[in-house]
Amino acid sequence: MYHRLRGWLCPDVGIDLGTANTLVAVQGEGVVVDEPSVVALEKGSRKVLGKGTAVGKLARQMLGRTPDSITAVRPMKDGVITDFELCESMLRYFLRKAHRGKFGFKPRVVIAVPGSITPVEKRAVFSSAERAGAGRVFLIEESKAAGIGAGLPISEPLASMVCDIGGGTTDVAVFSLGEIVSSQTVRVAGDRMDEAVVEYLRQHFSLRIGPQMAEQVKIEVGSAYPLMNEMAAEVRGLDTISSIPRKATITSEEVREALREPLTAIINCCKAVIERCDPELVADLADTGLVLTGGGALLRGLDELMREQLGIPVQVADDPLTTVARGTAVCLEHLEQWRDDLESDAA
Ligand SMILES: Nc1ncnc2c1ncn2[C@@H]1O[C@H](COP(=O)(O)OP(=O)(O)OP(=O)(O)O)[C@@H](O)[C@H]1O
Repeated sequence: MYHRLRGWLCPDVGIDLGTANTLVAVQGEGVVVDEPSVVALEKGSRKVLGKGTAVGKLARQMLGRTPDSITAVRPMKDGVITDFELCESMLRYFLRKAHRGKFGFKPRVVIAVPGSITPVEKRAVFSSAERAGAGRVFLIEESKAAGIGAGLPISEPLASMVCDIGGGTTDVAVFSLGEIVSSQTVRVAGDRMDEAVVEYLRQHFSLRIGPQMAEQVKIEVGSAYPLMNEMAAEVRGLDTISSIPRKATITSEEVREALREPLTAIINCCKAVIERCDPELVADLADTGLVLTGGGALLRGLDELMREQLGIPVQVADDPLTTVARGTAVCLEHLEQWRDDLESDAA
């Protein structure tokens, strides 16, 4: 009765605090906020524009295109907070947008974080969330939230595996009986793929492009495996020799070549996680396979490349960009039973 009343007065909140995107799920309502992790500031003052509302979609449009008086920044890098104060402003805005806590109650919040974060980085997450208006804060590993969100049978006596490729980190884990039995996080994911495209164009086309353009090219024509119909995209940037703006055409084969290094790092991470499993669990994985989540899972042909390289079935989760947030939402439904297994700020 108490829990039901509490849920009505002040629903619990789940957050996928991502390098590229932040998603907020509310108990009983699902994902209600899905916005880029970007904040726009008045240069010099560190004041968030629009009385604290130039956050998310609005701020992202300003990234790389701001006049001198405005700057748009991402407060997270490689899955961790790099600008504590801005992360707090961003979380405050998203929490207010998502939450309808009544009578001044502060919601309990479950936040998904990469498996590799240090105790100091965890402390930064706890403090940012609390200062932004959260009540009790619990942390869940991103890979576990991804496994739950993808509907994997993680509590069964059977191995299941997830590879969550976000903007800053790739989290890989194998689960059995509700526990993570083998896992690894690498700070190689979507952002590193964008950097690889920037570097390829600089080296092979003498063209300097920004990370937004690189991401656009990756999404438009990027692939991990040969395509039935190869594609091409137009890129615009600055000629590094003549210093004048210029256009060029890059093919999907060339983008694939550019992405080879970060993709190899991600596949090696999966191999290392499988190698550390007991033979019985490896035998299970040959049947159950691997589920890809996170925005990186949308790269064309990544499932085919991984199937070929890992020798196990590989599947892309439904709506991979929201899997972790949906996992935190499931967690909220079981918070009373699971709270002792989650790391909390009162520990
Ligand atoms: N169609 C697509 N093809 C390839 N990559 C994509 C596609 N759509 C989105 N992405 C990439 O997915 C990444 C964002 O994914 P996601 O929102 O899961 O990350 P995040 O949760 O913010 O990051 P992290 O978990 O590392 O903190 C970005 O790098 C984006 O470029």
